[in-house]
Amino acid sequence: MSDTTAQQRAETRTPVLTARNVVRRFGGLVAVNNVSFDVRPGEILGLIGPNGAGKTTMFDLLAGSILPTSGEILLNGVLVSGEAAHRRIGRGLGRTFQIPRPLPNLTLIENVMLAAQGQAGERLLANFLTPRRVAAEERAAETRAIELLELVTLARLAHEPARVLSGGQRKLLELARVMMANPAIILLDEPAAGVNATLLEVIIDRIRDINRSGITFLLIEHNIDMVTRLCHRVLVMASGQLLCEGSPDEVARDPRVIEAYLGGAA
Ligand SMILES: Nc1ncnc2c1ncn2[C@@H]1O[C@H](COP(=O)(O)OP(=O)(O)OP(=O)(O)O)[C@@H](O)[C@H]1O
Repeated sequence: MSDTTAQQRAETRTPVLTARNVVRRFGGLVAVNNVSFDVRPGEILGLIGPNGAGKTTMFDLLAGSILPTSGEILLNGVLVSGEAAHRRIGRGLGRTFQIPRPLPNLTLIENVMLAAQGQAGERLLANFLTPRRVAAEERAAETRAIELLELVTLARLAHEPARVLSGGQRKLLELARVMMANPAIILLDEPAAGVNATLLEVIIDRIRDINRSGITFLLIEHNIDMVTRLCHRVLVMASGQLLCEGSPDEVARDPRVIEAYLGGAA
């Protein structure tokens, strides 16, 4: 199938994530001001904009860390605006943070296994009632955690405590952790920030591989080179509003975007 056909098909399917007229106020400040967009199935969508544009607030709203003042958020066509973050994880929404904080004294594999969804072992009673099922599920979770550590090139450190990892390796671990819950969409908050050039290439390759396996991404990033290389489409926010959207080339040429960045830098 050609890229254009795939894109046309994605445009007609139910969006993975939708923001509809979303507003979020903090006292007198309107951090997100009437923002609407769709994230199409299978795409890598970038969210860029100068500092203070409202990008992180938008992520917090999509993930359910904060609730909108008004407007709607839909996950796979289901209204979730009033739902808590853990419920949205259960519906297939994964999120990474700008500064990942793994549990430093647990091993990498333990950190990844902790992110498994709906494991019977988490329910104390199940340990007594169905111990064999619990043991089988834990073995399956461990196998999956090892596969994911392999995917993010950290398998050789699987039994080391997470505190030994560099900032860039923590971002890779975070990607493995979020994958453990079988997400349909992953919100990535500045995956390139503070990462050295070599590891950045690994992160870009892994995101591409994971996307090709069918997982949709929404990505906040200040590294425009990464956005241009990875994203199929880009949204630009400025002063809480959606300024424009288009291909990476289109938004880079848009005078409104140049103006917003120059204004922000002034
Ligand atoms: N909890 C809060 N209370 C009050 N104001 C807030 C809060 N969170 C964010 N803001 C304000 O909302 C606006 C948008 O901030 P936000 O962090 O969403 O921007 P951003 O685009 O992610 O910026 P950056 O690229 O610097 O991370 C800013 O003016 C910020 O100071």
